[in-house]
Amino acid sequence: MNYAGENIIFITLLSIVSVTLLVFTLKRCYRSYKNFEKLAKFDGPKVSSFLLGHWDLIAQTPEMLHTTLRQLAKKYYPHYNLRILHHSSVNILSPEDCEIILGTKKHSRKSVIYLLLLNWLNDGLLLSKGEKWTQRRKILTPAFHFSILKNFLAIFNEECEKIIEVINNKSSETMDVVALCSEFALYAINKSAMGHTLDPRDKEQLQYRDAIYSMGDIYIHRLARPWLHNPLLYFLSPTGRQEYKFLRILHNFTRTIIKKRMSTFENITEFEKLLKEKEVEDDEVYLSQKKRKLAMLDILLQAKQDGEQIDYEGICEEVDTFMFEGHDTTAVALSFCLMLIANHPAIQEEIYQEIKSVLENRKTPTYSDLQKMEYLERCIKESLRLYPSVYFISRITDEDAVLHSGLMCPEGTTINIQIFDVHRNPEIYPDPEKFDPDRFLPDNCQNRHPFAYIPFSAGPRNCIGQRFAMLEMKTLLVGILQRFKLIPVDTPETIVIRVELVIRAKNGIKVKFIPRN
Ligand code: HEM
Repeated sequence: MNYAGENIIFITLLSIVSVTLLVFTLKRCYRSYKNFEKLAKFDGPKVSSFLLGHWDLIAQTPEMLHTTLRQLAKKYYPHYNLRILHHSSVNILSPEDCEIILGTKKHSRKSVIYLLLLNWLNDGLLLSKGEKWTQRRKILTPAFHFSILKNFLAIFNEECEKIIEVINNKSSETMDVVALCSEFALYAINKSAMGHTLDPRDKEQLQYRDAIYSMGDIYIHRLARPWLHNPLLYFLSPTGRQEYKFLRILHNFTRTIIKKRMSTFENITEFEKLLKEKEVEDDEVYLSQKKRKLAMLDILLQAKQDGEQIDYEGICEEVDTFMFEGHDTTAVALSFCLMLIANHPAIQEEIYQEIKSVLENRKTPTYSDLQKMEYLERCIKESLRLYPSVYFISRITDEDAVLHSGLMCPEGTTINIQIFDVHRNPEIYPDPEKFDPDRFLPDNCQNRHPFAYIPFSAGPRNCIGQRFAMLEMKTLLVGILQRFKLIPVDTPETIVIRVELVIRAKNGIKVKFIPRN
């Protein structure tokens, strides 16, 4: 065939692809505009132009976007609609509406917003749906049973000691707690859930953490640009190519962990097998450093071996999901909590007294010690109310859903649940900006709507790692607070919040640590 013939074939193919793409896009736009028409009865800000919708509101810096979202929540409670080009959504703010959407399996499908994470997390537990999600959740749930968590406490205590050493070496200096907490959480999830000990000399883990931050920026950039939601256009864009670079870092890191664990998995001990089957009552046994720890990754490897419909790729997507969900969320929550405690000396003293009275002269808490620290738990809960790491989540209605106001979201509507604003509702939390752990005294929350507090989401697709996270957070806080007095450097007023995959403080969170005698 000559060049002219080849060119004709190429041009014909290109035209067919372009026309198909155009028809597909126009059809989607038409469907979305129809959907938006149906949502017109929902209140919301005025669109700046018919074509762009509220694009100008969303395409801002992550700091400004945070401020805008909070203003919209105040102005349009209990819900408002937003449209970016052809893509519209209803944003809900009241516990009643959260219950309608989250309290049922009917609307458990994740929205298009999550597809932006697909290249990274693939079809892991966070993104998967239907039968696959049900089956994976069933396989993974035992990995978070309290008898397994007890087993992890020794690891959390070990990792906590390393952080104490870092602080000791720099005590009385101002430190960025975000870096500290991120290191703690990454080591803890690796050693516990993955059964893998990170080598502090490996620079891959730093690259991994940096790549997660970069993915946060990329996510917000792409979110505000619906044309980049198209995988092909995204792949061809500079941001898409940048993401590809970060994905290689993220995936190489987790693949190395999986391969290392696979090579030793055959050597799983009888003790570990026993732990899988049997709840062990004595929590001191878990404090023994000689015992090997049961890893969540082992459960996946075992499921693969048992032919439970999980293959190597399936394991990779779960490890990517758990490494991200199980490290960054907790690190963020811990950092904000340390800042709040530093800024409230009376509350800090009360936590210190509780730790002293439970531990007496011991330094290392057992599982049951941590269960007794109710005041500390209330402080963590209140901190997660004010700074929920996962500040919003999103769903698609699987059928028409009537909200508390009587307005209807037709099947296929994207619903954004603005957790940050649900938690700052002054009707439910008077003086909502105030850090007041007593809001979580049993008497004070018994009449509260169950969906008024949802840092771990709620309903069938709630956070599988919430007890893991609470245990991990308590361990680090006990370790730090019994040895250091926290002095505030940053305050809730000085930090600048930005929204990414999780909320972050733009310039980190600084705290000073003074050793206690
Ligand atoms: C303070 C720490 C944490 C917070 C605030 C948090 C919050 C959340 C929230 C809000 C969701 C729902 C997401 C959605 O519906 O889109 C979620 C889901 C999830 N979380 Fe967490 N999380 C935390 C810690 C953890 C930890 C430690 C792990 C694992 C070790 C974990 C693993 C997961 C997974 C796998 C899901 C998806 C569950 C599913 O869809 O079945 N999270 N988390």
